[in-house]
Amino acid sequence: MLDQGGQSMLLAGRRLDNIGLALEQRGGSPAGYMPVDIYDSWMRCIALGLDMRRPPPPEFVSPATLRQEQQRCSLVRGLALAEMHTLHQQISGSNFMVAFASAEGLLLDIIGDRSFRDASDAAGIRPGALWTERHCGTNGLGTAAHLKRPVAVHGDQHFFPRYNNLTCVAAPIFAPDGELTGILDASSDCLSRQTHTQALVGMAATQIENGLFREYHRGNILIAFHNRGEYLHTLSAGLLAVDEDGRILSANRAARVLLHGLPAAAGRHFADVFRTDFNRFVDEGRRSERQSLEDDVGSQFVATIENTRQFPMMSQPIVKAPPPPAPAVAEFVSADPAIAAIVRQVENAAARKMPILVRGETGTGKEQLARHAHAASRRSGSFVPVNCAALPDSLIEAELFGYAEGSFTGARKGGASGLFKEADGGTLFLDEIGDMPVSLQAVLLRFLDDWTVRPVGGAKRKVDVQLVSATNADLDESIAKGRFRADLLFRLNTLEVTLPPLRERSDFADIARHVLARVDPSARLTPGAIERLAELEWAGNIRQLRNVLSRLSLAEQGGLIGEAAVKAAIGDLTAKRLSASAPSSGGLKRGLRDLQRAQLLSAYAEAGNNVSKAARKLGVSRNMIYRALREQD
Ligand SMILES: Nc1ncnc2c1ncn2[C@@H]1O[C@H](COP(=O)(O)OP(=O)(O)OP(=O)(O)O)[C@@H](O)[C@H]1O
Repeated sequence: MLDQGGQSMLLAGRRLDNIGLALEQRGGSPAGYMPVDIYDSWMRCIALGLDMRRPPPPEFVSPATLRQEQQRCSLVRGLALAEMHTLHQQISGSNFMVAFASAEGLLLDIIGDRSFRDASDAAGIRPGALWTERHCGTNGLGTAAHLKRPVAVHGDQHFFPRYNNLTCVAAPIFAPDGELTGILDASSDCLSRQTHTQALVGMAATQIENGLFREYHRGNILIAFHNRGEYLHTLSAGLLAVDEDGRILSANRAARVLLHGLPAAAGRHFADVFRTDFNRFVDEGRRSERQSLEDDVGSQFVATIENTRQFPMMSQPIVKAPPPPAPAVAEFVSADPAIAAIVRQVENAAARKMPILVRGETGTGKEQLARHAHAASRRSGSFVPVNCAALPDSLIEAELFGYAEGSFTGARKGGASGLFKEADGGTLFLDEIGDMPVSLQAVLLRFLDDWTVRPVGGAKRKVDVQLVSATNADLDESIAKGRFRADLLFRLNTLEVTLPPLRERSDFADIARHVLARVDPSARLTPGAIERLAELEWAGNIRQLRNVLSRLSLAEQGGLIGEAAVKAAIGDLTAKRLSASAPSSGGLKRGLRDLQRAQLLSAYAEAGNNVSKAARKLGVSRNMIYRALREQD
C-alpha cells in the first residue's frame, strides 16, 4: 500500500512510472532507476508538499534584500566571481551559465552566454531568485545546499518538468570554520552536457575555499605543505594557519587529509603534530622559500610559509622588537579550545564588519567578548554599549537614533546625536537585544538596509558601525511568541556564537587566576582552592566568580587563598545561589523563575531601589534586575 506521497508521485505522469514500480516492488528502493541523492531529494520535495504538476511561481527577494545579501557575502562573492570567470572560459561553447548562491540558496550572481541568460531569465534563473528545494524542487543549487556536498542534476531528474532541459552541477563552499558559506553551480542545456564540468566546478569551489582560508588568516602564519614539492602551489597542498606561539588555528581539507590521524585541530600546538621545531621552522621560512617538515609519525613534507615577511624571527631576534602596545581591553581568557575558536571567529567577523550576535547565560562574558571584537577590529571610533533592557520603550528610539531640538516634549536643548552616531567609526553593543520593543525592531531593520540613521525630527545620515548584539534570553521562543522579529535575527547574526557557562569551561583555573589578579594583584589561589571553586555551579558565571574572589581576597587580606577559606565560603555561596539548573518541567521552571524574580525584586528594594547595588549584592548582572523590574510592570 502506497502512502499519500507515493500516490501523488504515481499520478505525476509517465516519468514517475519507474519509481512507482520500484516503490511497489522493492519496498521503496530506488536502485537502478535514479541516483539515491536524487531519489531522496524527490522524497523531500514530496514531504514538503510540492506537486510536480503544479510548480509554484519562481520566488524573488526584493532588490534591497538582494543588495544587502550581496554585501553580506562580499568576501566569498569576490573570490567566487574570479573563479566563475575562469570556469566560464574553461567550459567553452554556448548555452552555458555559472551561478553563485548564498548558503541559503539565494542566487547572487550569474555569468553566462547571452542567449542562455535570456532563456534562463524567463525561467526565473536570475539574481534574487530563491533556489532551495522548497522553492524549486530538486535542483543543483538547492540540493547541494541541502546535502552539503557536490551534486549533478540532469534533465528529468529535476523535480519540476519546467527545468528538464537543464543539466546542473553544483558544489558547496565551506568557510574555514566549517560553515556552509555558498554554492557554486554550472548549468547548461542538456544538449551541451560536458563530461569534465563536475571536476572543474569542484576545483573552483576548493579554490574559493582556499582563498577564504587565506583571507581569514591573513594576520596569522600561513603554511602550505605537500609531500611532493611540485604540488606545493596546487589545490592539493595542505594549508595550515597557526599563531605566533605555534597554536593551530585552522587546517584546510587537504591538510586534514595529509595529516590524517594526527591532532591538527584548532587549539592544538604545532608540536603536537610535527617533529620539526616550530621556532626554527618559522625562522628558516624567512631565509628560504621552501623547507622540509616532518610530522609526528615521520612523514616528510615540503613546506613554505606564505606570508613569512610579516613575522619577526622567533629564536634569534636581531633587533629587539618594540614592546607591543598595551591591549585596548583586559585580556580575554580563552584557554578552552571552544572559547579560542569563538574568539577567532569573532575577530574575523569584526575585521569584516559583519554583525555579530553573542548568546550566553548571564555573566559569561558577552560584553567582554564584544569589547574584544571592537579592539580586534582596530576601528578608531568608540565602543558604545547600550542596554536595551534598561532604556524605557518611549525613549529608546530617540536615544539610539537621535533627535532634533524640540522634536518631542522633554527633548534636550540642541537635540541629541544618538548612540548610533556616537558609535560611528566604532562598535555599537546592543545588550539584551531580546528586550528591544517590537516597534523599534522595525526601525533597526530599516537601518540595517542602508546603514542610515534618521533622527526624530532631524536629517538622515549614513554611519559606519560594527554591530554586536547580545542576549541571554531564548530568542527562538520570543520569535515564536511574536515578541522578536525573525527577519531581524537573521540580519543581526551574520556570525552567531554562544559562550558556554563557566561550569562547562575547561579553563576554569585560568579564569579564576585572571579574575583574581584583576581584583587583587597581590592575592594568590592554592590549587586546592581552585579545585573546590571549580566544583560549584556558578549560576552567575564569571561575574559571580569575581564577586566571590573579591570577598575571599578581602578576608585573606591580599595573601594566599587556600582550600579552607573557600570551604568556609561555600556554605554561604550555596545558600545565596540563584538556581541556574534548567528543570525539565515547564511548571517547575516557571515556579523557579517567579521565585528568582521575587528574590531579585526584594534585593532591589533592600538596596534602596539601586540596581547596581542589588546586582552587586546578589552577584548577578544589572540586566537581570532590569528584566525582573520590566516583568513586574
Ligand atoms: N574571557 C574572559 N576573560 C576575563 N574576564 C572575563 C571573561 N569573560 C568575562 N569576564 C569578566 O566577567 C564579568 C562578566 O562579564 P560580562 O559583563 O561581559 O558578562 P555578560 O555575559 O555580558 O553578562 P550579562 O548578560 O549579565 O550582561 C566581567 O567582569 C568581565 O570582565
